[in-house]
Amino acid sequence: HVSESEPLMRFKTSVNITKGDLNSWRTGTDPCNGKWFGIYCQRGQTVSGIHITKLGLSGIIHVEDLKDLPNLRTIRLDNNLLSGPLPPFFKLHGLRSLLLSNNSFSGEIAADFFKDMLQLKRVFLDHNDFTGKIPTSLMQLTGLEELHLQGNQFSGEIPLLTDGNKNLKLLDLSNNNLEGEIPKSIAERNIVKMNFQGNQKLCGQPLNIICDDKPPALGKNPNEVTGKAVFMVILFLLIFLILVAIITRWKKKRQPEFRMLSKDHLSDTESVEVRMPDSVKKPVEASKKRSNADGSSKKGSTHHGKSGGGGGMGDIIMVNSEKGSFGLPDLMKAAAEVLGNGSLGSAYKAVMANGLSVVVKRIRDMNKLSRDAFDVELQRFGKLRHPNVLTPLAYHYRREEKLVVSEYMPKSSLLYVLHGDRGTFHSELTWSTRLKIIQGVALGMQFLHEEFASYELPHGNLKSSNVLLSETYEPLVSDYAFLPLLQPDNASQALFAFKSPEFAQNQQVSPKSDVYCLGVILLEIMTGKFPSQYLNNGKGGTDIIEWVQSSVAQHKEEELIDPEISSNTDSLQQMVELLRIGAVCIASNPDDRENMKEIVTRIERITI
Ligand SMILES: Nc1ncnc2c1ncn2[C@@H]1O[C@H](COP(=O)(O)OP(=O)(O)OP(=O)(O)O)[C@@H](O)[C@H]1O
Repeated sequence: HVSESEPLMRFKTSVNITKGDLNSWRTGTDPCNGKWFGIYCQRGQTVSGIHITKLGLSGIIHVEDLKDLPNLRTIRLDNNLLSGPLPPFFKLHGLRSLLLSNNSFSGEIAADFFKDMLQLKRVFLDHNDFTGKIPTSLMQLTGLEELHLQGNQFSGEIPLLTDGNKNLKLLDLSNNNLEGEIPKSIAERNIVKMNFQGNQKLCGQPLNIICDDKPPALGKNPNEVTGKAVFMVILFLLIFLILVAIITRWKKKRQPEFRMLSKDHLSDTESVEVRMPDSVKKPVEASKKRSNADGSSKKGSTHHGKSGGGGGMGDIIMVNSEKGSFGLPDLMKAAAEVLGNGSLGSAYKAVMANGLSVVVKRIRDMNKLSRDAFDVELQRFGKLRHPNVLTPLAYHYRREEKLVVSEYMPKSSLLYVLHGDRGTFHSELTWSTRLKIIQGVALGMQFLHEEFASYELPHGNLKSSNVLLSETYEPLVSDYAFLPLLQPDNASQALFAFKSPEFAQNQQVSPKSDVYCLGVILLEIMTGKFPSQYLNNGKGGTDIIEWVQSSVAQHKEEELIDPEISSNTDSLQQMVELLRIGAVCIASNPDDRENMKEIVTRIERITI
């Protein structure tokens, strides 16, 4: 694939760089040899991504050149100095992600600009100077998942979102000059995060601003019009109430006690079938009978069930029955709640009647393995037993998405406890609790490194949202060893280990990348700061790496300690030692990091 170096070299010569360089791009060498800065490759063979951020990039992007990279999926040129109209990226029909945040692009974007970019999933045009209307073709993309247009000067009304789009999870249109009513096609859609703030003339339900009624038709008596309107409203209300009453009675007849776990919550097209808990067999017998009577009595899957013969119903395969095996009726009766939407998919909590609360994690695009191979991996996860590792309970396999079910942890994640609601939990994070969490995470990681010693990344996605806390603040590491399950492109987008310096510099990851992630968590806990490294746009949070490296180099470790624990003067020495261990973990060169075992031994030695 040396031939792919040519379009990239042409790209290089057409742009200017003021902070850094692209000297690692050399004519005649393979862009996938791991040495080309900012070049990502699919299976190490063909260029799939260009990530050039924060290099003071300006000049002209000749999109024609990039057309010669047939597998290019991601263009990431955010935080640069690019300006002028949006280059004709519409020529790249295979693009999945276009990230151009924080540049100075300007002017209007043609309404049909995106009409041929049918693969687009993530569009970041935020914090530029775009004007004119939001292109209608953008809202017509059925695969669009994330759209950031905030901080521009887009005006006019928001175009309708196509009904065909079932994937939009994040929509940020804040701080523009948009006006009129937010279309119902958007307001009523189940979009996990929406932001419309900072648009003076925008109204509608998501903003809690009622749109002014249109004035009554000319020539008509306003009283007459109002009277008619009131009559119509009452009529509609009556019809609506009657319909609701009929539907409720009908539903009660069919499913006397089911509170359906909304299909949407688990899968777009299928329900999920699972088994009854052994531990609650007796009380559950009754519910089994009830479900038989309802005609919804499909048998639970066996441990090794494959397609399950469920007539379109997928199986839940139990991989760990320590908490009992649960059944479809249990999940159906459970109250469901969205917990969040991470880089791999979304998570829901379901509290079952027997008291067991589970988290159903819906993971998109985990398509690397066949059903059998996936089963082998998950069965293996299900056998893991360590006090600091969360063992999944069950999974569900469909081609398009996978569900992984785990026990719900009452205190939620370390991320939430550290940065979420400071009032409630943060004050409980005393020095001794923090040390216990760090040591627990370290032991969990050591266990995973032993269990998955042959894996390129034994964990791969260690970050504070994947450290869950028990009632007593015992940490449990979750979402581990996913790399073999993911397509390389998805892995490098979704897993935190791919944010390590070695991946940015030469597209390589190793078990030492997990050590880097452990360092970030350790430093996050000790400083109490949210690491900007967790964010994709680098905006917000604290650049914990830079801060720690410079403070440690100047022997000013104490200034790093979260003021909420630094008053604990008896332990300052131990805290400083921990920070130094963290600094070793985040060394830019993986060879300068100790391995997991050595790091854990050092962390274990710290006592209060
Ligand atoms: N077993 C669990 N118990 C309690 N809360 C959980 C559990 N699993 C996940 N959560 C919560 O749900 C949120 C969303 O989880 P999810 O794993 O989908 O996203 P993430 O960790 O932010 O990103 P990623 O997809 O990269 O793992 C987490 O921040 C966490 O607070």
